Amino acid sequence: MDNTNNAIKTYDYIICGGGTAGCALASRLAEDPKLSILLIEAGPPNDKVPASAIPAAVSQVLGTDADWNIQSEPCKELNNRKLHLGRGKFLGGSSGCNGTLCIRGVKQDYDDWGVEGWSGEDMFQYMKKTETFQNKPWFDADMKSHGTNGPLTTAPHDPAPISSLVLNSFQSKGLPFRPDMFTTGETANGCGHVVRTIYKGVRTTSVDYFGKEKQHPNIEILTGHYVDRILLETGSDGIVRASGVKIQDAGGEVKTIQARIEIIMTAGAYGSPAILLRSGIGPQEELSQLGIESKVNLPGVGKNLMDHLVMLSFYEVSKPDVTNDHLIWHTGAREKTAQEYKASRTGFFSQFPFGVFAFARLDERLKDSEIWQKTNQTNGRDPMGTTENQPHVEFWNTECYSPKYMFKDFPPDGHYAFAMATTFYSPRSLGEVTITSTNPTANPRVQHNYLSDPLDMLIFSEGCRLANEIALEGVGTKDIIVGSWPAAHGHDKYTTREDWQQAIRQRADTCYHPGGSCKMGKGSDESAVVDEQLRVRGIANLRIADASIFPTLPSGHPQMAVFAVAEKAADLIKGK
Ligand SMILES: Cc1cc2nc3c(=O)[nH]c(=O)nc-3n(C[C@H](O)[C@H](O)[C@H](O)COP(=O)(O)OP(=O)(O)OC[C@H]3O[C@@H](n4cnc5c(N)ncnc54)[C@H](O)[C@@H]3O)c2cc1C
Repeated sequence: MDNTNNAIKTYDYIICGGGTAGCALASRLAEDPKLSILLIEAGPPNDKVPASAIPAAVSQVLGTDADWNIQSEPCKELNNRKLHLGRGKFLGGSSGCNGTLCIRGVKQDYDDWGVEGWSGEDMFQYMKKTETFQNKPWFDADMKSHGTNGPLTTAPHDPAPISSLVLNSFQSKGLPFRPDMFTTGETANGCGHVVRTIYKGVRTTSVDYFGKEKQHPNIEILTGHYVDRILLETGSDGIVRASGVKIQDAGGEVKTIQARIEIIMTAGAYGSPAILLRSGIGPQEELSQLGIESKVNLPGVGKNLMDHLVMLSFYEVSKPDVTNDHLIWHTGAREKTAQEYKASRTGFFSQFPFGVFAFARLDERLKDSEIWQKTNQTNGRDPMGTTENQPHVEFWNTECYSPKYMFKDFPPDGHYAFAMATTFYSPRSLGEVTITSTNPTANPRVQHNYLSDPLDMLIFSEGCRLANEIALEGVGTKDIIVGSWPAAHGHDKYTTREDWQQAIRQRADTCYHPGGSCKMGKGSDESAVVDEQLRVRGIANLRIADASIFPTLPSGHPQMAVFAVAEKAADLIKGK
């Protein structure tokens, strides 16, 4: 990607953040050849982060300079642990270092946003628009739900033997097999396969929107530049307008650039509110404490932050080679696997090592809970506020011991392990993004307040309990599980929610799904930062189009929803 752009000038549109949404939006706006677009990205071009193209090499991106390496504030309900909140810091953003999963949520999630033009049907159409799905002979895809003409190529994941066994366990524990349910968005209880943003062994990312040439004549891409703040002007009509941006490179050189038509923020759920706050757009009192002149008082900026937590519980299995540990952790395996990938883009590194997935509702299992019974239910919804069309939890298996870079107990030769993972949906605990400095290169302060609402802990611990039962009692896995891995974790002996609650406090981690920190809402919603057209309230010519605008988190993994936001933003800007 060309990064030589010394001739700073005025552009029609300036897009701040060259990540998942930013690249997609820039490319769609550039379809009008008369327009000029500047895309600004703090990190380097994606080809300077070669590991980002390799599906199973995320651990070589996270924790490096290509990651924002945000550390959360201490999480009270997680034994005051500080979590590492990884985010891609290069062209393509988090689409270049995520788990590649395309789990779109269910349509009801978006209907619940209650914002005109953003229904489940609308969002699923946009997700379809983003995709070119390449099927495989073994997969029973729901072709009417898939896109065939979009910039982002997706394909099904070839499951390892352990995944087929887990699929059997899911079904024997009451979760029916619906092969492509994570694309159709119509099932809250069942199991199936998950399509990935991987094609022929290479990760597909938002940079693919730029096509094979990776160039667009009317887009300039400025990497290695931080957006410091939005420049605002108040006209004689009293209207505050966004007119340009102040940017800074890593060496501290500052420039300003003007936008003729609009500025769009796509810096992500942590980055976009931080830029607004530095620009004097946010809660007035908070800004004055930081010595920032308040330009527009928007109390919702940085608030309403949500995320999904995940609990990975590993089990040792007795049967050799049903997991993929022999392809990566055992003696000499990594070298062989790396060679295979280099030679033919096949083998362990060509896939993301998560297997099969399930959604479940826990209504029956929660009936004995006092908190569940005592929480008010309104409009036919359960205490979490969900309908019967929305899952409470998601389960999946890893196909080997964790690919996550912070794990240490790699199985030695002759030992094999997989995890059952549990994620809970519709979190009620809200956090916030604030800033502690006006330095654009400084990370924001992120307080997630995970599990501060007791219902979240209830759902999460009950989900983990069910996942354990699926692993230990399900027909596919019950006869091959030796015990927990490492044995000292001892969760194969757990039976109660309380057992799981202490494990969650010790080991639960982020699923890397932050959203909601600049939420979209109706005019009557004072906490909304953008309206249904993604326009920042009280400021002309400024929109936001990334995960920060989610009013609530979809019950899925957010990348497809983020692509849909970018696609819809492009249509809104074009006046469609
Ligand atoms: C490790 C990991 C695993 C994940 N797994 C999955 C998964 O399997 N499936 C799924 O659906 N989702 C997954 N996600 C989440 C998903 O990738 C994100 O929700 C989505 O990519 C967010 O898109 P975005 O455009 O909002 O932000 P990003 O893609 O993060 O883009 C923001 C961009 O803005 C840039 N930026 C930020 N601040 C500034 C600034 N001041 N100046 C200039 N540039 C700036 C950043 O460098 C970045 O490029 C995962 C995320 C991570 C990190």
